[in-house]
Order: sequence, then C-alpha cells, then structure tokens
Amino acid sequence: MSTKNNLVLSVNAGSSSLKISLYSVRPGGDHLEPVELKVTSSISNISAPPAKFSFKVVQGTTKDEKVQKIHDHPSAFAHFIDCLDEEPDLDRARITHVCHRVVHGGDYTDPVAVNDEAYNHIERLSDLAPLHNGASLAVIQTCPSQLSNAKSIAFFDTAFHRSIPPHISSYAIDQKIAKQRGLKKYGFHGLSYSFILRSVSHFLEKPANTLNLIVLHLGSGASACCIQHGQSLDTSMGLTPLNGLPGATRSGTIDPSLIFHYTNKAGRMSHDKANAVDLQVTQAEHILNTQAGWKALTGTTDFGEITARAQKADGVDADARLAFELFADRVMDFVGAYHLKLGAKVDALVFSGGIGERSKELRAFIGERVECLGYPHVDEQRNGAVDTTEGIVVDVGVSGSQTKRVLVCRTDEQLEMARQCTLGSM
Ligand SMILES: Nc1ncnc2c1ncn2[C@@H]1O[C@H](COP(=O)(O)OP(=O)(O)O)[C@@H](O)[C@H]1O
Ligand SMILES: CC(=O)OP(=O)(O)O
Ligand SMILES: [Mg+2]
Repeated sequence: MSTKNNLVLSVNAGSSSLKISLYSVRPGGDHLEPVELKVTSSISNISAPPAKFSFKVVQGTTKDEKVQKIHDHPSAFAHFIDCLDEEPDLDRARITHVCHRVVHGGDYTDPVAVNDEAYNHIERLSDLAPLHNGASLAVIQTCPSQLSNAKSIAFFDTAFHRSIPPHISSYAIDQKIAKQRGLKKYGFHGLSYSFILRSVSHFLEKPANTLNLIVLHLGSGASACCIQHGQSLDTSMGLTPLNGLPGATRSGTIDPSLIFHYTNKAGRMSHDKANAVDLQVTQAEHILNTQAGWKALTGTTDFGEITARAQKADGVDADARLAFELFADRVMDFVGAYHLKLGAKVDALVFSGGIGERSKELRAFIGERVECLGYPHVDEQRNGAVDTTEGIVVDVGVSGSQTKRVLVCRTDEQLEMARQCTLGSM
C-alpha cells in the first residue's frame, strides 16, 4: 500500500461487542510497525442496552459513556463515526481502507476486498458463525455511505488454520458428504494467533517458522492453538466457534447426543433476529451459543467476577467455583494434548485474550498443573504485576535459564489487520 497521510480503520465485530482502532500509515517501509495508533474505541453490551462506549484519541479526547441509542453493530459503528467527526485532525475522508474481522471465511485463505461475490460468500457462511458473520456484514453494509473514500477488506479468522493437516481437520463421518458440504474443522481466532506468533517471535528473538507454541486465546469466545514451526497444527474450535472451550455464552464441546435430551424442540429451526442477515440455526445451536457457558453456570459473563466469587473468603460460591475449575479443566485438556502433539518440544505456553491477559488466578492455577510437563513455576510477583508491566509480551515464569516459557501476550486483532493491510497489496 503506497500512501501518505492515509488512515486505516480496523473493525472487530464480536458477538456482543465492537472493537475499533484507527491508524495512520507510517511513510516509508522500514518501520517495524507500519502503522501508528490514533484512536481506540470499544462498544460492549450491544445486545443488552445500554451499551458501554469508550473512545480514546491518543494524547487527546477520552470518552466513557453508556449510550442508549446503540442497539446493534451498525448503530454502534455510526456512534463511533459521530465521535470521530468531532476530531478536527482526523478527517474520515482520509480513511482509505476499512479492515473487517470476519470470523468464518470458509476456504478463503487470504484477505479479500469486499465485492458482491465476497459478500455473498460470507453471508452463506453465516449459519456457521451465527454470533459473528452477520454482525460483520451489517457493519460492512454501512461503509459505502459512511466512508465513501474507503475500500472494505475482509480478514478471516479461519485463514491462519489453513495449514491444519487433513487427519486433524477431518471429522470421522462420510467423507463424500463432508467434502460436498464443507464439514471440517476450520478453526478461529486466527488473526489473534498471527499477532501472537509474530509478537512472541520478536520477544524470544527466534524466527517465527522455528517456533512451537501452545497458545490460549481466552476471551468471551475461547480457543487453544497448537503451533508447530510457526504454523497452526491444531486448534480447539471446529466447523463453528462453538466447539472446544466454553465461553461467555457458549457451551464448548459437549457430547453431540446431549442436544436430543436437553429439549425436545432442539432440532427445530430458529430465526435469530439479533443478527442483521437471515440466519437459520437449530434451537439447540441457539441455546448452546447464547444460553450456555459462564452465563448459564453463574448468571454472569464476566470471568473477573466469577474468579472473585470463586475465591470469596466468606464461604464458597459453588457455581462460580464450578465455572472456574471447569474452564481450567477444559484448558488443560488441550494443553496436555498439544504438548504431546509437539513431542514436548514447546518454546512457550502463551496466555492471551481478556481472561488470559487479566486473570492472574487462572494463570497461576493452570501454571501449577502444567509444571509436571517441564514449564517453569509461574512467579507470583511477575504474574501479579502483568497489568502494570510494559510491553506486548510478558514472561511470568520464574527467572533462570528455561527452555520452555510461560508468557502473557496482549493480543490485538485490529492491529494485525492494519499491519497486513498496509504491508500487503491491498
Ligand atoms: N480481571 C479479569 N479477570 C478475568 N477475566 C476478565 C477480567 N476482565 C475481563 N475479563 C474477561 O474478559 C472477557 C473479554 O475478553 P475479550 O478477549 O476482550 O473478549 P471478546 O473479544 O471475545 O469479546 C470478558 O468477558 C471477561 O469475562
Ligand atoms: C471466534 C470467536 O469466538 O471470536 P470472539 O472470541 O471474538 O467471540
Ligand atoms: Mg475477541
């Protein structure tokens, strides 16, 4: 991308949140970081108004407010644009590229400029990412009118996992049907894993293609990834982001037969009005995506609150304790399996995502249990000081010469897209 004075906008549509970052493109090509952050904004609680809106201009305006008129992703995006218009130095006409995180890209392996064909492709995949693809498309639809000088580019979470070999990505079902219908493990959070791989490579001063990592992206949606020689070998999410670890409102892996015993309406189609494009998922999928996970176990989707409740001194909150230990148990299932898949040759176990980056309790709990595999003891002081430690990657293992590390990485999907956009041929 050859541009001066240009701005790049990165939009990350989550199930009930929208994270937006605005960057200026650094002139010249010799910077480690090709873009410079100008604005960060995040809107949460979109589906449970009032939405929480934050808007921070680097060395400038800061807003934190509850906004009643935000009721879906497009209205959240419109509110962001209104705030941007109040910034005289950040003219939206200078935005040349809008990068959209699209969770399910099917077999698309590279970012694409959104034209009718790409739009229809993403829409067809909406049933396979019911909390996400519709939200991204709803924002994409508003871009031509809001940002008429900008090209919309879709970046796919699935792309990082294209390296997963068939014996790992295939399900044990009729392969003719599987191929016809695209029924296989796709994996998600790929933009986050790309960012983490690059950041850990820089931190450890080792080329990315030599690294073996077990990465935990633990946020509202949580997944684990096994990276061998800098490529995804396996990941815990599957055909859809429902598989693997439980999340804020998602069950994670269950026995598939459970759905027939949970409710006898499980197989009926439900029309999900929360998303802007038409969706047809079964009631079972709807329940397991939106009424399960932490919300079902504890009544809250905030893992920070669950952790605090689980550790209350005045008696144990059994629901919170169950959620905390259940989550740690499922995370360890993947750490153990991936450690074995990597033949115990692991450079680092990496914690990331809202929970991985902020829960010192979960890191300590899991850290203690993986020590038997040769990971260093999680240092209480370092672990407790992550929030106030500078840098993208923080080492939380006890100091000393270690072959394996335990790291925390502040992941940034918006920055990953802006970098790829600026360095690529978009
Ligand atoms: N102090 C904390 N301890 C544990 N978990 C936290 C803390 N603060 C936030 N979280 C968790 O992080 C989650 C958000 O993570 P994030 O990766 O931003 O999610 P997403 O992008 O999937 O919406 C929240 O839902 C909350 O459960
Ligand atoms: C794929 C996925 O679950 O994404 P998120 O964690 O942002 O909801
Ligand atoms: Mg996320």
